[in-house]
Amino acid sequence: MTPGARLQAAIEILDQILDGDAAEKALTGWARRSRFAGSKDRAAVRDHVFTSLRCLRSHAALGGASTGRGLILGALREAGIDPDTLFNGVGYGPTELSDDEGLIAREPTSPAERHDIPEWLWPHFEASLGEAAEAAAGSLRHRAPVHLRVNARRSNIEQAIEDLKEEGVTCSAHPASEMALEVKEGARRIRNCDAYQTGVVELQDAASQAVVEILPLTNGMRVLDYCAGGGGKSLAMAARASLSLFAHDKAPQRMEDLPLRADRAGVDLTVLTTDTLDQTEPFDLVLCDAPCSGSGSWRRSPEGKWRLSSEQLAELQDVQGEILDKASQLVAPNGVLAYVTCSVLDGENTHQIQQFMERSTGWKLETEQAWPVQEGTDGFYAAVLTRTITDC
Ligand SMILES: C[S@@+](CC[C@H](N)C(=O)[O-])C[C@H]1O[C@@H](n2cnc3c(N)ncnc32)[C@H](O)[C@@H]1O
Repeated sequence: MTPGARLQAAIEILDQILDGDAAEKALTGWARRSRFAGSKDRAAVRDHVFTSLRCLRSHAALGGASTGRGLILGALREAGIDPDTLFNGVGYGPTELSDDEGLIAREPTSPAERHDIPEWLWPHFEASLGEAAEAAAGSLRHRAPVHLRVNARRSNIEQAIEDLKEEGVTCSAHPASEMALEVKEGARRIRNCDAYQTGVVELQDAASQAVVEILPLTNGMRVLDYCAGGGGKSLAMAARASLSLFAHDKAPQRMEDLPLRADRAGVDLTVLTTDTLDQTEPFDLVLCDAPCSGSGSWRRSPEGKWRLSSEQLAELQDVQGEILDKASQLVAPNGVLAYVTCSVLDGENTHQIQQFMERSTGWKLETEQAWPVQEGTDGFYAAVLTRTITDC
């Protein structure tokens, strides 16, 4: 495909997404219909689409329209590329610009538009991040790096770097966590590598790994991952100590692949349904990796940034409070309750913990830490509390 044809494909896919389709669905549908597209074409089209989704507001302003065509035009203008060189109808590329398209383009105006954050959310974003708000929003406009976690049960950092290099994946250690690698080259090969297929490495953001590092895990503990989802944190916890590990999620289908992943990583764990929790408690540590806005990881899932409404954020905050209340009842005397989100918003982080402490007795806040999105990781928050009452 010519560069112009790739842009035209992105324009059509973006129009479908703007009409309500999920990005992955629109991309898969296009790939199925476009057998002529090679892997490099598919990767380039995907990059164009995701760049547009990350920079939806500013590119729509620069391109003069909230359409696929407007977004791609805006992206070219931001990159300093003369649109006429690609919008010329050559080689299945976008048709020439009309006079109107040149006229209605403008620079983004408000800070929220400039930084590609929904207008209603910008005050929350700024209140939570203060002076770091612009830098964080700026990071969310760019593609996320690819991070791996080296599974201490299977290998070590040096060996994993060497093994991956032999398979064409170049990595270096990431400072955010002791077992984290940043992939410098060959990211698209990872899933086919032996190191991945034999559980030596897992794909996981470095801050997501760092969160697990601050948990006081020791051999023999009974640990519950209360919001286990795909089990990324379960597996990371299992790599740190020999645990009796239990995984639970309100939506059990989200844990479907977990037994297979655990097997690959050499981890024993028990999946629990909600109605068996009562018979299995108490636990020495309960981790709540709570559902959240995902604002710390919007580089990876940029659609979430635009689909979140203030009502949904309020609902999420209610659910987070309920999860803390329920999960805290499963913690043994002197045990640990850990609360984690991949959000940078205070309402989902510090405020949740403050409110939990105000309505509950017998808890001590031991540690609270936030990982800012602009330091090469996703944005994360973690709080570790201990149950000070010794008798339930
Ligand atoms: C942030 S994701 C978990 C990601 C996972 N821990 C990981 O590291 O891969 C949050 C999970 O919480 C689950 N969830 C939502 N509401 C819940 C509730 N009330 N109780 C337990 N789990 C819930 C969701 O189904 C989702 O899988």
